[in-house]
Amino acid sequence: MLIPFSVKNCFQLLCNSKVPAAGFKNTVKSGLILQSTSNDVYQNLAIEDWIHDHINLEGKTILFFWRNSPSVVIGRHQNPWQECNLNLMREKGIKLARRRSGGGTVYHDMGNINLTFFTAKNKYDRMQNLKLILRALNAVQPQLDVQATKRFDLLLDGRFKISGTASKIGRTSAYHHCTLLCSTDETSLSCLLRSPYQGIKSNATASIPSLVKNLVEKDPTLTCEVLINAIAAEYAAYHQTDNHINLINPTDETLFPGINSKAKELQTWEWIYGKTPKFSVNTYFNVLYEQLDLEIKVFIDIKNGRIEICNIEAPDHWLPLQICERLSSGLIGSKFCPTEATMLTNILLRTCPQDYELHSKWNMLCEKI
Ligand SMILES: Nc1ncnc2c1ncn2[C@@H]1O[C@H](COP(=O)(O)OP(=O)(O)OP(=O)(O)O)[C@@H](O)[C@H]1O
Repeated sequence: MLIPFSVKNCFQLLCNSKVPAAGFKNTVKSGLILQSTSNDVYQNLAIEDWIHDHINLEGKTILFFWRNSPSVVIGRHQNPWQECNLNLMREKGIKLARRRSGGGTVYHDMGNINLTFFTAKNKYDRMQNLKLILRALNAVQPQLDVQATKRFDLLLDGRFKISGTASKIGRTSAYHHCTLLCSTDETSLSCLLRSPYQGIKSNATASIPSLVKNLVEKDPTLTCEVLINAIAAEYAAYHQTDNHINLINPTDETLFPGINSKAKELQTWEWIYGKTPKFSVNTYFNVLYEQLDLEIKVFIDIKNGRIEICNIEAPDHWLPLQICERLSSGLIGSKFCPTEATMLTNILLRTCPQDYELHSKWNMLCEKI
């Protein structure tokens, strides 16, 4: 259901107030500036979905600022096993999210600002949004050398990426969201966006890694707050609107009916892993057994995140063919997910409960696939 966008309605709807603040009503012409009070990536992505699905943006625009606790955000058509280090993320408690827009994988933390420009579909203009950010950066620090590229990235000093872009275009409305690196943990960014997996073959969108730099490295006064205020001021000037940043709580069902179920859906295994385009893993590894170097080959096809075909090839005296086949067929239909290794081990425990040597071989296999 599209809710008509009006100042009063929007203020009530988005800003948790029955009475528009004095002045707000008269000054807002087309734009509204929002900022999330949450640092939860799923809740913030749910706000994007909610606004996109419910607000009629004909002749109106919204700018939404949000920041997340450490998270890796993959594009709609990407493969998480190929894009990031899932084990390291699990170890460090870093969330993985799949957004609804296309494009590559980015790292978010509290030093990264996310901006979402919502417009009617016919007003969707990514370069205009990036130019607005450039004007804001220029206003706070005229010495910065930042350019927008044809891929809609922002580059600092001609080679360091400080912003990446992605977008979603719907039937009547659209949004363009972009990141802005202010003081992100660059070590985490580069370690987490490196997959340890080898032998993955897929048609999923592959990210384009770049050299990155934080704006704070150029000027220590460029904090997230300073940048958000500068962009809000530039947005307000461009849209001749109030530069007030309205804080919104993305768990508030009275403002956003149905929002919590949207956030829940974004956290499901089916969405994050299950939406991965079909892929295959062809891998091999060597084991030293009775002073012989043995080669073990594993072929797996994965569809909707689940194992569809599995083939383990190992020398018969290390893992007899019969067992290889039993283990392979036990895997069919299982989620291809490292945390599922325990589940796979359970299959083995059920199949051959007494064979401890086999268990250790199996654990080794689980670690490799
Ligand atoms: N928060 C971030 N802001 C800017 N760049 C980032 C960020 N996190 C990671 N990067 C860099 O951007 C690369 C991914 O860029 P890529 O172009 O594939 O995706 P994108 O910028 O999200 O979207 P698009 O593909 O639509 O441009 C990462 O490998 C990394 O080098």
